[in-house]
Amino acid sequence: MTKKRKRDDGGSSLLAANTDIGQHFLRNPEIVKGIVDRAKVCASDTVLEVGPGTGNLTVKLLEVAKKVVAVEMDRRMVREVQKRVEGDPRRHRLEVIQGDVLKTALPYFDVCVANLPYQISSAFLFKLLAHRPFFRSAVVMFQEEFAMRLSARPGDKLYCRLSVNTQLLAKIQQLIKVGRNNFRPPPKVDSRVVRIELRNPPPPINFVEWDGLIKLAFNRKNKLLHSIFTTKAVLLQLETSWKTYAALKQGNNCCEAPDIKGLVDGVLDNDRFKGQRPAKMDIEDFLALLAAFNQAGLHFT
Ligand SMILES: C[S@@+](CC[C@H](N)C(=O)[O-])C[C@H]1O[C@@H](n2cnc3c(N)ncnc32)[C@H](O)[C@@H]1O
Repeated sequence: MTKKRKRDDGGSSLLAANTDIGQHFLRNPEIVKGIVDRAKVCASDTVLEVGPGTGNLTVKLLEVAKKVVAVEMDRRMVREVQKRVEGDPRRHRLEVIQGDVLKTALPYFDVCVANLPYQISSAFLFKLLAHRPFFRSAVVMFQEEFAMRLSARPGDKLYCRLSVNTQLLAKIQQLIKVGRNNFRPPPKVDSRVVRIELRNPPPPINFVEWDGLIKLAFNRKNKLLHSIFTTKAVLLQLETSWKTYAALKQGNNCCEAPDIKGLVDGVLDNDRFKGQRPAKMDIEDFLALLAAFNQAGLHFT
């Protein structure tokens, strides 16, 4: 095997992959090129790369970006990626931060590119979705099922809390399916690369309260919910509130976004609904709730 082939295969063969922290290195240069092409990096862009590993994506990103800031947890990989760009005239455009990306304040970036360690998929995704100022887009590789959940629509088997919350905050586009044999060592499942673009402006809600409602709605085993969550009443309240909010916003009157938790608590406390035969909140009811949000101007597509 030639020296170059070793590099394409994930860097120095002396470095053992630590799969406990998601080390599965891309060994197919075509996939590396496909990811970098789809990231649509401009010559003036700063790219945030999460988990550069042995630098397979990093060296290609340096060919197209003004700057690459890479965050890598494993000190061995930090040394490896730095060694890999030694002698490269573009090495001054690479900054490697050693640390856990979940505990690191994200630097300024225009585009994020990551073959993400799967253990941190959800935590990093929501860190990204909460990141301001706006970045242009993120092109990220996830486990296949996780990626499909991100863009699942009502009625799909994979539609879940993750789908609703992600689509509330971002637009998701499925890009490339990547079979497990494109990695060294191969993971147990296939992967997919997706594009993530933040919605701008972000929806005017308190995300923690919203997520509380979505969590209740998807937790179908929650007896308490089934017995007290009178769907139609909540629906009506929320719809009215969103319509009022949308109308005030259109008229440029400053208005606070509706307090979702307050609304739900208000409905549950309301004497009018006490003792009423409980309505079951099943997935159909929940979809009706989402449809009401759509009608009231909060869109999920
Ligand atoms: C799937 S590998 C990708 C390596 C390389 N980008 C590639 O495509 O060949 C994930 C990388 O993320 C690193 N990593 C794991 N957890 C991390 C964390 N919490 N913060 C930063 N890097 C992490 C691993 O050490 C590993 O290098």
